[in-house]
Amino acid sequence: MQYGDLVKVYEAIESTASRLEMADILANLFRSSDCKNIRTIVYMTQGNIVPDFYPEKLGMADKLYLRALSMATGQKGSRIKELWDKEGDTGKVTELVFANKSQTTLFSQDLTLERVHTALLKICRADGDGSQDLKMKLLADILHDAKPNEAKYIARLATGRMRIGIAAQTVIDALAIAFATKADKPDIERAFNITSDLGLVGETLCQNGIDGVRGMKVHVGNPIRAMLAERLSSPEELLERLDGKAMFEYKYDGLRIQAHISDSGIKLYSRRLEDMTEQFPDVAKALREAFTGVDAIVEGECVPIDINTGEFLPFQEVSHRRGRKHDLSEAIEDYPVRFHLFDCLYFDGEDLTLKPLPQRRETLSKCVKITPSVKLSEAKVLDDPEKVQTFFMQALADGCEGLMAKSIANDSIYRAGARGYLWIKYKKEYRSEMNDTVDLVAVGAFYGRGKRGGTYGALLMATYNPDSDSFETVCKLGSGFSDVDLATIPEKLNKTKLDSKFTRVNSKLEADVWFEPYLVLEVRGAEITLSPIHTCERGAIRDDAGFAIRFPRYTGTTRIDKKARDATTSAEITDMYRKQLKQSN
Ligand SMILES: Nc1ncnc2c1ncn2[C@@H]1O[C@H](COP(=O)(O)OP(=O)(O)OP(=O)(O)O)[C@@H](O)[C@H]1O
Repeated sequence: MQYGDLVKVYEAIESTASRLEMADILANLFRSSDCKNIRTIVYMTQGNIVPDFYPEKLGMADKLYLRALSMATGQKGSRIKELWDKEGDTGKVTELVFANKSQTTLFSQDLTLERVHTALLKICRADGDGSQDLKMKLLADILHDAKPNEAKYIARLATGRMRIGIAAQTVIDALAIAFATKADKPDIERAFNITSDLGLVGETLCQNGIDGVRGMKVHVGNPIRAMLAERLSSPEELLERLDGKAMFEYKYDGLRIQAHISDSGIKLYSRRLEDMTEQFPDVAKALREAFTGVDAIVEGECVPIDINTGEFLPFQEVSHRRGRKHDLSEAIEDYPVRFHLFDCLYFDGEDLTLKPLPQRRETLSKCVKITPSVKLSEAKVLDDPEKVQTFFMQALADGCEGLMAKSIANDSIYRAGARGYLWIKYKKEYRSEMNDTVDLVAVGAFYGRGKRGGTYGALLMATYNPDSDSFETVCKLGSGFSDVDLATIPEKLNKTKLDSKFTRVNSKLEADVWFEPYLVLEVRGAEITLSPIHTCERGAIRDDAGFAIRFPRYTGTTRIDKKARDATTSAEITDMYRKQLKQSN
């Protein structure tokens, strides 16, 4: 097939705004194409050359592209740079340059679809020394033989900006029109949702018809498109929607990972189907140790942990792993993660996506042993709104965003790629952003681990409540300390060490060491949340909860000018909470 035939279809598609018409145009192309070309057409039409979850990504730097353009057309780099400075768009520059190019030379070769595809694949795979030159030559080679309109689309594809407005859904419509009927669309959709490879679905449909597509199976190594949740905002609504009884799980605030485990290795995919395996070798290793079967696809949330406090860290901490190849081991040590599994989609040869949740959960609990780094999501089957609310508060206290309520009915399948009411998120915000620092008193400490073995890993910090003349706990503080702080602060604290808790300290937590309230540290937090484990202004908003500061960091300032009773008061925390309270969502 000539690349030009595809380009003509793109031009037709871009000249219509009607989705139906787009699908018809594409369907005609599918019908008239050889089955072996369908995959490439599907990928390219969506601006790719492979399925999303493959490592090859288009997105050549504009400068490199422009050098290839100069090489292919013989036009001076300085002239091209001038056009680029004026237009700022590679597609437009390509059109202008090609308008001046002498007609295709005698030595030009056919520009087939396969040739364009192979060249782009090689460009994506080129790595290491000399790869920039190689990429440029490969691209110049196809541009050299391109007509102006073809060159424009090559430019867009190579630089990762295809954007002709064809969504996966339109391709599915077109495939149904070309090779099946409207009524078969759900089967085509399902095949895509369980394989994440629309090219493969198209090819199968062309070769083996709709029966071939119905026979497509969940496959270890092909990510399954994520099931998504709707949202509601009260335990009563959740229970009503889910037949009065449901499985409630902690909603962890981390990175969703789908793990594909087999003899040949473990692959980890993000919610957007990116391959995350290289960034989380520790997770792959932990899973391998915890896994009890032959092969499986499991899903869970990867959450960063503060090794000093044992509490979860902000989700952003995971991003320290991104893009790191060389100093990854340092990032793994500094930002360890824990994997909380919540679903099992495939286990030892059996596709579980069409089984109800209770069965999948049972398989999940059998297919892994619980270890310090691999755990199941906290889950309870509940039918009482009061109990749901208590579980919700407990989830917040443990640093989670709220709860996921999941249907346990017979039809509670894993609906790949769909958002619906089989899963419902409940994250009514009891959180408030913190704009100001607070001055907190150290009333206790917990022993450290790892790098902080032999000293304190975290301090138990409190506010002062003048009404009851007591110190009320508000967070565990383990971040923001320099090496010097780690040497000097314990020394200061140890001077006020007590045998047991100071009488005027109100704490539900049992510290390893207690101090007389004396040392006041300046602390910056991300937000204030309700918490059943801290005692700061307990009862102000809810009877069973006080306030906690989330993600506290020592600013480096010790308030030597303040005595313990000059610390931030509990009432001030209530004020800050009320002023900054986020809208419920
Ligand atoms: N126990 C759990 N079960 C299912 N998902 C969970 C669980 N804990 C955490 N999650 C995460 O919650 C996400 C859904 O909630 P949220 O709305 O916060 O995410 P989003 O990315 O903003 O929206 P969405 O995923 O619904 O488009 C899931 O994609 C998953 O990553």
